[in-house]
Amino acid sequence: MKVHIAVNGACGRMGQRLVALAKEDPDLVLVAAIDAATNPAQGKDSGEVAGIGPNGVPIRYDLPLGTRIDTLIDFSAPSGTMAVLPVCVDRQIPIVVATTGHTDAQKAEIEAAAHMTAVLYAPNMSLVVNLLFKLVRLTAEALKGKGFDAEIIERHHRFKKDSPSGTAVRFGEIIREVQGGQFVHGREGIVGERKAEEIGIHAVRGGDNVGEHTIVFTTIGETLELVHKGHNRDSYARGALLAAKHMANRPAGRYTMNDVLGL
Ligand SMILES: NC(=O)C1=CN([C@@H]2O[C@H](COP(=O)(O)OP(=O)(O)OC[C@H]3O[C@@H](n4cnc5c(N)ncnc54)[C@H](OP(=O)(O)O)[C@@H]3O)[C@@H](O)[C@H]2O)C=CC1
Ligand SMILES: O=C(O)C1=N[C@H](C(=O)O)C[C@H](O)C1
Repeated sequence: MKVHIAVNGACGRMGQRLVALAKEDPDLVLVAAIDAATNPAQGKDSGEVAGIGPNGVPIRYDLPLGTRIDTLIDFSAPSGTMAVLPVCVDRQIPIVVATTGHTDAQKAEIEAAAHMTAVLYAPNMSLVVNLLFKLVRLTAEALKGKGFDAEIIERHHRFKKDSPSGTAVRFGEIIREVQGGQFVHGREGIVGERKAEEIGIHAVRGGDNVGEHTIVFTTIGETLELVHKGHNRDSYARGALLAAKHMANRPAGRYTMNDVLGL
């Protein structure tokens, strides 16, 4: 049986790729394409918006009643996540939250929703970024207490609204979980010598970069860099569609991309 998906943020850069790739997938059917009430594409055909020709699914600002939705995929904005989350809870719709930039309070609400419906919340849907999360943990464990400084550099397109990226924050959290330490977001002025416990996070913005993350472990005499570079957005979109299939019909709970990808 096909998995019925809804996409929140359907007019955006990611939403459009989800609409396009879902159409190519024989196991998926797009049943709702949602975007902000203020988006000028409201009412237009979501396939037309995505540049793939009409698909018969109009852009709307709420979840249709009486339509079967097996999973909702959210690539919108923090306010977009918080708008659909209670509806998913009420209707027991599994939700894949790929949006980044939530406040701590919003993150807590998303985590709490997992007691009531199935929730997968991940800052990056790419297979190899999720593998890199593991490699960074391994590296942090191996280098713990051996005098290495950890710094994270992320690069994204000029249109990105949140900073640092959710993925960079996750890399930082992994290092902090293993080694302890404190995040330092950029440096300016007479900041003094670098403290051993600092985990530097640096955001570069410009052009059309779909996402690069470099995790630097450096000491006196040598440097190790672990790097991921996205070539286009489809690695994120394909991961999210895999996640949607994985989440359909799941009971309430907190799921991860490791579950989806078998990592
Ligand atoms: N987890 C992952 O693998 C990835 C996560 N992301 C994250 O996904 C999010 C979207 O990225 P991207 O597609 O580049 O961003 P875009 O700005 O291109 O798209 C976001 C879309 O969501 C819409 N939107 C804004 N507010 C709401 C709302 N309240 N309800 C519904 N829709 C809303 C926007 O409409 P409008 O333009 O009218 O405001 C826009 O159409 C970001 O948080 C980004 O960091 C991105 C790539 C990969
Ligand atoms: O906004 C983006 O483009 C991306 N956002 C995600 C993040 O903030 O980590 C994932 C990816 O880097 C692309």
